[in-house]
This record gives sequence, C-alpha cells and structure tokens, in this order.
Amino acid sequence: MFEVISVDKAREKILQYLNKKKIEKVYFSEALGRVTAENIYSPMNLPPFSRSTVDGYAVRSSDTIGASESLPALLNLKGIIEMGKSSDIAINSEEAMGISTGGMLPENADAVVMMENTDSFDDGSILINESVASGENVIWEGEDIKSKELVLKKDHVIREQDIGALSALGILEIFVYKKPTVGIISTGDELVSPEEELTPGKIRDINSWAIKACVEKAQAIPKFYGIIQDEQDEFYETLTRSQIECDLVIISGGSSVGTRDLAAKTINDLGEPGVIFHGVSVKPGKPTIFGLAQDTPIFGLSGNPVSALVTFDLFVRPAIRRLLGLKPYDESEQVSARITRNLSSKGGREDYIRVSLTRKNDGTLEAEPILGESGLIFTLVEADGIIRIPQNTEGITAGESVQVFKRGVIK
Ligand SMILES: Nc1nc2c(c(=O)[nH]1)N[C@H]1C(S)=C(S)[C@@H](COP(=O)(O)OP(=O)(O)OC[C@H]3O[C@@H](n4cnc5c(N)ncnc54)[C@H](O)[C@@H]3O)O[C@H]1N2
Ligand code: MOO
Repeated sequence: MFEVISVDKAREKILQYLNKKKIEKVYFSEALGRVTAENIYSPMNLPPFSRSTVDGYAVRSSDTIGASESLPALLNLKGIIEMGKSSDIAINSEEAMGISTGGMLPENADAVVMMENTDSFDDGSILINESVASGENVIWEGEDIKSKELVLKKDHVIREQDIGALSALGILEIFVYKKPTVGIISTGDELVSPEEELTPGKIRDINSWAIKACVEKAQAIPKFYGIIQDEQDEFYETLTRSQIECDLVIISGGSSVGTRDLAAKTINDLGEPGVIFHGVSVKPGKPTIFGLAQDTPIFGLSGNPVSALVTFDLFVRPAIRRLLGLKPYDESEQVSARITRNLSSKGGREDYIRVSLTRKNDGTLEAEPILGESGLIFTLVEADGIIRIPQNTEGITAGESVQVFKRGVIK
C-alpha cells in the first residue's frame, strides 16, 4: 500500500519541481491571458503628435487672454485641419484653425476652444468667447507613453486593454511563456472510444475527453495518446513517447495498487527521479501520483472520473498555471455560499464535496451537497462547484459559510 501525504504537502512538492518555464513569441492579438516573459518598452511617443480632445478651434492661448462673451477675441481663420492628415501649417499670432476631436494640432497652437464657446463672424474670422489656458483641450505628444518607457512588465498577465496598447504602439510580436503541451493517456481494458458500440463489460472513455477540456480551459495544448490496455509494454512505450513530446503528461486509471495498476511502476521504469509521491489524504483522489521522467512532470490520476477531475483542479491545474507563468492558485475561482446540510468527514483527510448552487433572493448563494461515488460522472454534471472540508475538522454544520471552487459558470 502507499503512504499518503496531505494535499498541501503534495501541492508544495509539485510546485517545487515545476520551475522550468519555456518561452515563445506570439502575435500581440493572440496574447490575451498570456504572461509576458520580458519587459516591453515603447518604440515611440503616444500619441505621436499633439491632438485636440474637442471639436473647435486650435489657438495660441495667449491670444485668448481676457476673452469673454461680452468681450470676445477676434481671430483670423486660417483654415481647417483634416482628420488623419498632417498639418504642416503653423498658426501665427491672432490666428485660429478649425479642428475635430483627435485632430493634429497645428504648429504654434497650444490650446483648443470648444465650438460652443465661439461665434462665427464672417468667412475669414471667428469670435472666441472664453479664454483658454495652455494645454486646455489638448493631449500632448507622448502624454500617454513616451518612447523607451516601460509598456508592460515581465510576468504581467495580458488583458484586453494591454492588447489595445500594443496595437497603438505597433508592437506586433511579444515573448510570453509557452503554452505547455499536455499528453493525455487513458488506461483500462474496459475502455472504448465514444464512437464505438458497447459490448458487455465495456464502457466509453470519459476521462480523456473531460481532461482534454480541462487542459484547454487551463490554456494548455492537449495531445491525445489514446486508450492503452493494462499491459506493461504498451504502457511503457506510450509513456516514453509522451514524455519526450510533451511538457506534462496526465495518465488516468491504473493509479491504485491492484495488479493491473501500472502507472506508478511505469513512471519509475522511465528513470530517475520517478515517483515523487503516491497517495494523498484526500477524498476523492487518494491514489493520486506525481512523478518526473527525464524532467517531464507526470500525473497519475484515479480512473474514477470525478476523482480525476477533482484532482486535476487540485494538482494539475496549478502545475499548468505555473508553466504559463501564472500564480498557481486563482482565488477568483472561488465564491462563498451557505451549506444547506450537515456534512461529516473523517478527520485526517481533506474531503471535497460536489455542490449545486442556488442564488437566493437576498443575493447570497446556497450550496446543496450532491453525494455519491466518484465513479458517477453525473454527480459532477449536476454540480456547480466543489467545497472542501479541511483535514482537521469532522464536518460542517448546516448554515455554515463555505468556500466553493467553481466548476462552471454560476447562473
Ligand atoms: N482494494 C482497493 N481498491 C481500491 C482502492 C483501495 O484503496 N483499495 N481505492 C479505490 C479508489 S478510492 C480509487 S479512486 C480507485 C483508483 O483506481 P485506479 O486509479 O487504479 O483506476 P482504475 O482501477 O483503472 O479505474 C477506476 C474506475 O474508473 C473507471 N475508469 C478508468 N478510466 C476511465 C475513463 N477513462 N473513463 C471512464 N471511466 C474510467 C474504471 O472503469 C473503474 O471503474 O481504486 C479504488 N479501488
Ligand atoms: O480516492 Mo477514490 O478517488 O475516492 O474514488
């Protein structure tokens, strides 16, 4: 039998071995949610020229001193600045030019008077009914960011606005941490693929597909290695191939200690350091394995689909997030809710209970436990999340507030 360690210890050990992030270049518009692997500096001033923030007249502010509705300043209209065109005209003393919001300020102008604060006089001149200060209604060249200034720091998670900023600066390619390729192996003589007809004793493969979806959701790239039989040579050959081709490998099934359970043995057969731990004091997911073959992290998850998915969240997702340069645990994935029933738990073990969530009229959430064996995928289909009963408690009482790890979108 295996020796179990706590969930915290298991997570600590996993992260200890996951410190080799790879880097790749991506097109800026594909970078949402990725993490910068370099400091990015601006190649230019933004805006590249001083711009008006209103529709009106570009002026020299000194020409408007003391102007008011009762005593307007009369300025000569030198023309109109067209949008998207460079203005090489300069204004001189007592001159103004028509300008639109975003238009390029003519040379010598340092302010813009809003249209509504002017009156037309004749074709060639305009009355200015207010005085404007230097810089009023203007964004100066480089006011947003200056050439060589830091745009995005290394280890920054790229958001929508960052992509807009990269576009503004014409920064087309950036270095980010590489999306890990994750090998997925399902094991078991009883498994067939979803297209196949079932014959007695067979079941369709759940884990390959559910884990593939988990991997995609975690922003990594899944790579299927199919269903392999509980047979040593095939297992060894597939694991060797996947360990070479992938950044991380997930095996489901064969994690326990039965004679057919080949995962731990095969990970050890692949060489040093082999299995790092086998067995975690958690339900479901007790037989979880973590090991390394030639530096490639390998997870052996239980064949029971609910265990496989719960332990993916607990152990594999933090590992993938680490390789992507993200913080291993994302607290935004949790919400608080009130539990509707008493739940007991064996001390010395963390229990994860599936729950369905209901939004009450007062806006709070209620969590209803869904009990059942970890082989029952529909207990997870009906669930909106999972709650944790900590290792050193004997349960939770109805009405208590609990943290729910979301497994889906809360309606
Ligand atoms: N004598 C003991 N037996 C078991 C123990 C134990 O402590 N002593 N632990 C049980 C627990 S808890 C778990 S969890 C499982 C772990 O088993 P394995 O990881 O070795 O997985 P398998 O035996 O291969 O499969 C378990 C179960 O899941 C089904 N399965 C497997 N793969 C898939 C798949 N891809 N899609 C759908 N279903 C799958 C498989 O048919 C089995 O029913 O061990 C218990 N036994
Ligand atoms: O530890 Mo098992 O994962 O309860 O089904």
